[in-house]
Amino acid sequence: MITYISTRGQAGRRSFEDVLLAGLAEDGGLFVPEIWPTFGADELRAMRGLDYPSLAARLLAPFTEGCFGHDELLGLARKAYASFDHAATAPLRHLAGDDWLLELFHGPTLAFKDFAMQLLAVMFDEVLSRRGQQLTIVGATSGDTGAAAVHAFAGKRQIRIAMLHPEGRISPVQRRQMTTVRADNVLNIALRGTFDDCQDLVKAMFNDAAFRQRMRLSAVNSINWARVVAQVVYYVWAALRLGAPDRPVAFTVPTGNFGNVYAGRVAAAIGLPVAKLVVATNENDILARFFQHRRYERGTVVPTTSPSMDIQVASNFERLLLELEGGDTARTRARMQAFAQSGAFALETLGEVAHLFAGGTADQGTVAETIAATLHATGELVDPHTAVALAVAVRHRPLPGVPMVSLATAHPAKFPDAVRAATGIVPDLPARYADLMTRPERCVSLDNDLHAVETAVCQQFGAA
Ligand SMILES: Cc1ncc(COP(=O)(O)O)c(C=O)c1O
Ligand SMILES: N[C@@H](CCOP(=O)(O)O)C(=O)O
Repeated sequence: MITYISTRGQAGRRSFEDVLLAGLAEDGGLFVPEIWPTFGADELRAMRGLDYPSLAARLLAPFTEGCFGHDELLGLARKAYASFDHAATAPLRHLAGDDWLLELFHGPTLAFKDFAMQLLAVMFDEVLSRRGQQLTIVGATSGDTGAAAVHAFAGKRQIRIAMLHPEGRISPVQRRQMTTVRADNVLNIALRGTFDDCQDLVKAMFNDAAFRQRMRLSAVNSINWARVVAQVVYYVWAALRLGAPDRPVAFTVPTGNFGNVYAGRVAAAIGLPVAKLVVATNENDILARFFQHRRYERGTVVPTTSPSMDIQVASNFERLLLELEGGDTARTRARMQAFAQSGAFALETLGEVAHLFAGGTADQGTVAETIAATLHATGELVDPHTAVALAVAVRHRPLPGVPMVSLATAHPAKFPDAVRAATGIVPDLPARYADLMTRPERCVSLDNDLHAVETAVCQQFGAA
């Protein structure tokens, strides 16, 4: 059975069930599996005909062993993906030549986050029912994680959820997808700060041992391993359709918190032939700079037309850092502690993953041009995050014949202002959101202050 350790090495060996419920490790690190399960070429070939939930169950089985049996997992995956409004769940569109688009926005809240969040919600339900427990999810969002989480957990008896977003820095559609949900187990907090401030506060709540215990905290950001592993599935899904394992496939991933592209790294680690993972950022380019120059250096957050990626400190980078440090948790811990003080470090080499990753940036002007050019050339109306990926992908095409899949992470209707400015078209929201902009909102506005946030969470929910 696969066991999990913390990137900082001080949380012991843990089961999937522990990791699912804990979210962040008690030593402040992130959980990772001690070993990678691997799928051979024959096993991957045999997965080609599976539908999306069956593929998810096959791939997740070794990671979740001891918590869910295969049939149980399949049942949960069927339930999770039943609410997606495209028969293919994650349709793959051909753009031109070797260029493809993987549409990940057909879930209930129109962004790729629904893939993991819908599955997490049914997993939490199952495990908490078995244990007869309640818990409190605290999360940080630059728009899409929060919408997906609030939708997935609203009204659940055993879960309360407090979601922090940076006030005025997410799109009105994203905000309203959270704040118009009427459920007593949901608390929306608009924080006077950036997404990085929200994420720091979430980690600070976890590091406050008394609060963590009293509220029984859990996480659904991609600091939770279950989020990452659920996102591995669509990489395999897309690659199998393009000839894997008999042909390598490259991916360009619009990146902020490094969860999505790190799931691509996991897909490669478990046996998928991945030719390249291109890390595409907007002007908040700490990750692109790292893969270009091996220097990780925090900058100031700049607001852009792709607000969900307005992030400087990417939490999942710590998982890759452990690999780059040769699996040495003490060095990883020291590196992260030093980074918290100095805001920068440099590595001599990227070792074995050097050939896998590349990084690139697209600024807002390029994003607008790409949205317009993509519409003109292919008829596809893409959102600004997807456009970041498409703009960067053209600079990193691998060898001819190797498909390049750009991940379409959100529906264009979530960002109507940027799409209209680029094309003159206002994309329609699906009918279920027809009255979204007139529904009443529920949200509290708070300073960037741990005590204020913890007090608001306690007042709303009481102890768990
Ligand atoms: C639409 C969209 N694209 C891309 C990203 C970046 O993904 P990640 O944070 O996993 O790097 C996000 C936020 O996470 C997002 O909401
Ligand atoms: N862009 C994200 C930021 C949080 O990312 P996560 O994958 O760690 O949950 C968002 O939309 O909230």
